[in-house]
Amino acid sequence: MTLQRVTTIAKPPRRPAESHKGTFGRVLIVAGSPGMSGAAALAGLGALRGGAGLVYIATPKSLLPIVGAIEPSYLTLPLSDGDDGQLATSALAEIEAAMEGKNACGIGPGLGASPSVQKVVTTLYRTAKLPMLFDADALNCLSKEREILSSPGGPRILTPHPGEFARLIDSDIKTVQANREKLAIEFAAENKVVLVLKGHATVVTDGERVYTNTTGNSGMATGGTGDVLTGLTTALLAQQMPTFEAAQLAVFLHGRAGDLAAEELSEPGLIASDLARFLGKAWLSL
Ligand SMILES: NC(=O)C1=CN([C@@H]2O[C@H](COP(=O)(O)OP(=O)(O)OC[C@H]3O[C@@H](n4cnc5c(N)ncnc54)[C@H](O)[C@@H]3O)[C@@H](O)[C@H]2O)[C@@H](O)CC1
Ligand SMILES: Nc1ncnc2c1ncn2[C@@H]1O[C@H](COP(=O)(O)OP(=O)(O)O)[C@@H](O)[C@H]1O
Ligand SMILES: [Mg+2]
Repeated sequence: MTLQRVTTIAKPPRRPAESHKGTFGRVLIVAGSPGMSGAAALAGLGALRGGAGLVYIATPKSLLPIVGAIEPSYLTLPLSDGDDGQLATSALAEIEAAMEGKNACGIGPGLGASPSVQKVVTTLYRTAKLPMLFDADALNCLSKEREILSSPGGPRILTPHPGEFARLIDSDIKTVQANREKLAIEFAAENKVVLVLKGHATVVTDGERVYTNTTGNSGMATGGTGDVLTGLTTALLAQQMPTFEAAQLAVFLHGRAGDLAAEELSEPGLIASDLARFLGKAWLSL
């Protein structure tokens, strides 16, 4: 099969004048654990600024007041948690119920990787029909059960940074960075997923097409920027964009937001929540 190099950015979802919040998709974010409530909030902010009609953050119930207090524009759903504050196994059925009526789900930022989180994440990967994005701790869970990677239950986007990708393919960061495009394409083709290998010049591929991102800067090397990308990409999925196109547009917009933010705030002065705020200007720049 010949590899197609994509250089044009996918068309954003249409915004018809006669529309309402139901038009632009319902996003479910599953994220957070004690000490990482910010990851859930940043993903929620990314989804809101990605144009989603409604954003729901499902998070361990002890975190609900914290996550809810960060931003009033998203909704929160409590999930059963264990003594460690991470998801309990019973959260699986709660997430499955929450998926009803949603258009896409992003899972992973700040979730932790306890055995019960592992069970929840791997079951959803295999069985959920909804388009899903797996990031951060959800990827670490998948790394422990590599045999299921090639059996996704529905459309899937995986968004590892080089450290997470090295765990996924049982390699090391040096090898990953020396062979970014090749390893990303092989992984996507083998598992029939879209792989977003993050970092400078993020690679987006479905195994047949590959896009190398041109936006972004080292100001984005700060905690939480990937969580914003999780929300943004899931919002585009929820607006009916196909997986490759959603990932490509999200990566481009996310980097553009970083560039516009750095113009005003400097690279060192940029923090993850700025990315969400500058997504508005990034949309305007398309
Ligand atoms: N505010 C919050 O609550 C935040 C929570 N976070 C969560 O913290 C948990 C741990 O995630 P981390 O990603 O920090 O930890 P990891 O241990 O998975 O990865 C960090 C390491 O990966 C390597 N790496 C990452 N990007 C690289 C690149 N571009 N090139 C080369 N090496 C690279 C580096 O060795 C780096 O130290 C996750 O659940 C994550 O979602 C983070 O997202 C930060 C913000
Ligand atoms: N030097 C850089 N140039 C461009 N983009 C970068 C750079 N460093 C990080 N990024 C981007 O910032 C995001 C970091 O994501 P991630 O590593 O998951 O962070 P976190 O888990 O802290 O949210 C990715 O989208 C990545 O591509
Ligand atoms: Mg991350």
